[in-house]
Amino acid sequence: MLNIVLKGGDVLCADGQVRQTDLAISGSIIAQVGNINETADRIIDCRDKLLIPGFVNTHTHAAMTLFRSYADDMMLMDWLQTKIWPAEENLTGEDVYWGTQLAIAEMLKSGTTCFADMYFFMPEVAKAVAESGIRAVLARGMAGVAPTANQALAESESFYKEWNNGADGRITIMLGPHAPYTCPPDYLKKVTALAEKLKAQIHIHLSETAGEVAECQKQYGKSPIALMNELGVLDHGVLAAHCVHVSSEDIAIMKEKKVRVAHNPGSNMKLASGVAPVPDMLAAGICVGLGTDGAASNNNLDMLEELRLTAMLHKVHRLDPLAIPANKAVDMATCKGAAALGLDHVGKLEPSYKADITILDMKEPHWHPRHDRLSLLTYAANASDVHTVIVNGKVLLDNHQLTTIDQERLLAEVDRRGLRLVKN
Ligand SMILES: N[C@@H](CCSC[C@H]1O[C@@H](n2cnc3c(=O)[nH]cnc32)[C@H](O)[C@@H]1O)C(=O)O
Ligand SMILES: [Zn+2]
Repeated sequence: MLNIVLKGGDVLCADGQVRQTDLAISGSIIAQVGNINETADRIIDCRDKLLIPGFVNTHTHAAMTLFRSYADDMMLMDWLQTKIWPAEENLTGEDVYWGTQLAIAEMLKSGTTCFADMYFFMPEVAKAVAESGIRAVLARGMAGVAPTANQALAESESFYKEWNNGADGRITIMLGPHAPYTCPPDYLKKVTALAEKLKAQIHIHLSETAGEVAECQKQYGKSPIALMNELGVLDHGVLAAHCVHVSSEDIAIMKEKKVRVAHNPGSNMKLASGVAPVPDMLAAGICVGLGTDGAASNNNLDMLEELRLTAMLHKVHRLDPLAIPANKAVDMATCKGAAALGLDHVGKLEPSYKADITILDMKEPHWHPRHDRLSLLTYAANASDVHTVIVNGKVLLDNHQLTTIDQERLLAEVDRRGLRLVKN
């Protein structure tokens, strides 16, 4: 017998068209899309609702929710060096667990079913992912210039061995060298050797600011992308966050090495990093997904916002309203995001794909009239429209209520911990 049938919703199908039809879930998998008469353990009435593949947040630092609104309106380096890194010194494993649960609660409530995280105390992050039921690609952030450099390598290896393919296959582990400016070449060589040994992929911040690129040129005579290529980092399947300041030569290297990009328009705008040449990267055939970055530089984890910013920012930047149309932006927020994380059978509402599904209520005034549902999703929807969220075949948000997280307890914990962290 089928586990769940989603009845009569408007379904964003794998060919990019929206059709009114049914969708059946068996175990963790989408069993059927089409007219379904079979009975099931649970039937959910989806009339007046839009079913899309769950959003994939390709770059965040989940537990940084604890620093939301602590340090705003600063330059990246100043923000990291004077505010964020000192406050992160005070973090405990338990703080990271609760901060990650806060992030997961917020992501589920805004329709995200999978996220890529780079942080520390990662076994605590994995525990939060395992308990909550969400899907995630996790990396222990490593900074070669920090006193923790060697410990971070050892932790990455044990984390990979313990958690890769863990929690019913919902967790994938990558290696997370933080950035070229915190990881010198000899350290990156150690990281690539470990990637080779484990057959693990790499999640890294690249070419986020003009200052980073200029400093790299001065020190090594090449761009961060060219330097990573020379060091062999790009040979291991790379998820590169930001790529704001990339040249056409960089884009050619990225294309050749199949680098996947996490585009974070909200963070790039707030930290005034710049505008990534996303239309050029897409035209070159590079896989670009969307991300929120950490909540301290955004300041929320709402992928509907990143979707809208992506569709708007490149239009105004190029003075071209055709730059990134709504349907392309939706594809980046879902299917391309899953591909950017190297996930197989995630990101499409199609039989044999993972049942990771976001269901939005279309009853509010801003969903009427309905000329084009993907346009409504991109330009008019908001997180409070997210009604039900399913990950790996399990209902994690049921009629706006979290089923695996006690929200009241969670908010009490994070308020207490957040305030303690920034006390000197
Ligand atoms: N320093 C840590 C590992 C770094 S984890 C990832 C780091 O990325 C930092 N981070 C957050 N947002 C950004 C960003 O936009 N650019 C660069 N770094 C960021 C974040 O504060 C965190 O310190 C250790 O060795 O223990
Ligand atoms: Zn980041």
